[in-house]
Amino acid sequence: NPLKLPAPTQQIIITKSAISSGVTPSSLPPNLLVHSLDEPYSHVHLIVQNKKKKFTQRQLDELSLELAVTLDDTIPNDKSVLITASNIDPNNKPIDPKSIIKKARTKHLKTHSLDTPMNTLPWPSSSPFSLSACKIVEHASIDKSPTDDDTSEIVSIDGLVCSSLRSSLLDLLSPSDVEKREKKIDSIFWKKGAYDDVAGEDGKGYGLNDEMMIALNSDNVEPSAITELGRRVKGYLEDVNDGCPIRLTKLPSSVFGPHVAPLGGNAPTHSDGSTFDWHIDGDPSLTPPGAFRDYYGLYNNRVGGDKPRFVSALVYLNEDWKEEWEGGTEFLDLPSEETYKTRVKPGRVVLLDSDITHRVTTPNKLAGEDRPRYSIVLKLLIRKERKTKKSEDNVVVLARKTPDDKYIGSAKA
Ligand SMILES: O=C(O)CCC(=O)C(=O)O
Ligand SMILES: [Fe+2]
Repeated sequence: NPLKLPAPTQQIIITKSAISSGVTPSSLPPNLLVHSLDEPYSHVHLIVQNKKKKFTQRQLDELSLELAVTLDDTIPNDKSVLITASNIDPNNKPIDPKSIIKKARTKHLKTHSLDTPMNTLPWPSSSPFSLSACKIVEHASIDKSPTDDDTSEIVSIDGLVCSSLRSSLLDLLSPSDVEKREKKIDSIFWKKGAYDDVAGEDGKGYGLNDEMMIALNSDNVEPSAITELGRRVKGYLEDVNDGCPIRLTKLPSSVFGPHVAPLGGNAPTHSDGSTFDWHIDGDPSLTPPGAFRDYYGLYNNRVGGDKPRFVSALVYLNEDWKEEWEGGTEFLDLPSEETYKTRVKPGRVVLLDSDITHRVTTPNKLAGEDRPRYSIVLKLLIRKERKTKKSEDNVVVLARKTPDDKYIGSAKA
């Protein structure tokens, strides 16, 4: 039997609660005392008092749930509330809501794997990787905010994924004959119509079948090539962020639900025609209600600090690719409708803000009707592990600025 949220006259008395700024005291039931904390999220902590007994953790959780339901109508839609409860201290010691909240937040992060770092065990490969072999091919800014300087970014990098890592990554999408897979999709691993660029809608292109997706996304046995890809992206980012440690977290299922996995594969062919839709990979200002939003709230992708940047790492995986075959990834500057396209090269990595509107393009006729252009996508949440005083320095940068940088559409201004 769930506990009912008590009226003030009942034997359980809610003596105190804490809630962040952002939810106005008047929107809460009158039997709660509101304590405003300067925290970036909304949190209510109940301190309950029962004259006869202490509540078990389970009962406290149920009480929190009850309150969550009660508060649902009173909290503005864009706010999420984390609710916790504890017994009043029997010795009447003052309770410090800040420390209770801190503990609850840490537990919440862990329970939902919101900030779990990617594995960084070195790859048992013969070819060691060195950042000095990396070359930034192109760095583009796109989609500038009309109110501030915030723009999304796209960086193409060569040399980060060497040829042995490239082929190991392709093995995860098509562990078949190395020569055959370059020319034609192996329908043992790929299913026509399984490509869903818009979550929940089947596309017409090839997508990995369910077993392949499960193996690719397994955390228990993370494929070592994925670990190595993460390790190299981390090394690259730490380098361009002046040595600041960067935390990489694979997009947890608690952000968009289990149907949006952190890893996916693509294999567009010329015969697919123009079947690929514009989409975004993720945006923290558009997360659905759930554990992620409860913790971070809704926010702009590049606010930095503790709030991770949603970034996708895309790698082109063919062993052979001629530039004139095209098949790059296309990006859309929404305000101007100008587009930008990356160029495909074996092992090229494209880091992109996940909130940019983009789509797969198919290779042209020169590639042949059925030659697939493979890519793997790793969706990440990235943040700095160390804070600096200037808040703009708390945003992870994807590349240093150079005079060669490209500015697309609204980003030109
Ligand atoms: O392979 C590409 O060009 C882009 C893939 C993509 O956007 C995705 O898988 O989300
Ligand atoms: Fe995408």
